[in-house]
Amino acid sequence: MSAVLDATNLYRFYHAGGEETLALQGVSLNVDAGEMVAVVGPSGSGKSTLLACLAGLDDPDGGMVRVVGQRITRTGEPVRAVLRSRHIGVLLQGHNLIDHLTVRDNIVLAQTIRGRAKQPPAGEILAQLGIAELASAMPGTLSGGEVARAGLAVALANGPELLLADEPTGELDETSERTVIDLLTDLTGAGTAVLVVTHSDAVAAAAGRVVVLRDGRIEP
Ligand SMILES: Nc1ncnc2c1ncn2[C@@H]1O[C@H](COP(=O)(O)OP(=O)(O)OP(=O)(O)O)[C@@H](O)[C@H]1O
Repeated sequence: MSAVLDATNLYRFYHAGGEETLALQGVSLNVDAGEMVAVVGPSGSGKSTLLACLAGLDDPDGGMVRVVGQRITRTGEPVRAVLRSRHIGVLLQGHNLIDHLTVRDNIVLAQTIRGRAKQPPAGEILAQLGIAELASAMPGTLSGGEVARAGLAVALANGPELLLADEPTGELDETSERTVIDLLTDLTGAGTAVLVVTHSDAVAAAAGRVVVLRDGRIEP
């Protein structure tokens, strides 16, 4: 079985103010269907840069990323956008909800933009995340834990094979964090490949594999 996410020898350099930062220096990693991988490491070690390259939101200077067997690097934005919309759910830091739409309409909008033929009904996604009763709620009225789950619902709107999440429990209390961890575990149980960037020991403990990034390299 081929990996859902297959990244090989990624390099990313930033040039700013006459200085060069080597944000990624030869990073390779795979995530299989039904596997949860946690990426941990100190601030500035390259975690967000890595996630952006894996999601096709950024193009690395070297190396290759394949998602469901298709190359997402060096393809041009239209191809990357199609791969993202059909196969990847992305949950970035902060939350990915539009404030003036209800939770349900946020999901429906994400589905409309992504245009994948077979998408789970919004109500089904909300029920799966245990927030069916929040369908008509406005994001501004939700608690931190509810926002995290609603954000996850939007990331999962297209029924992706791969979920990439940056600090999904960043600002949550212990109870809400546990809820999100259980959701991620359920997703992997259903066959989704999950890669999560985290500073949380609890999230890392729930992952099948933990990858430590330091100065843009994976620690052996
Ligand atoms: N747009 C950019 N321009 C210049 N340097 C950047 C840019 N983005 C990131 N960097 C640098 O690249 C390195 C890796 O940054 P990155 O944000 O990927 O780290 P991180 O591990 O996600 O950090 P944190 O845990 O604080 O979010 C850092 O040295 C950072 O300063």
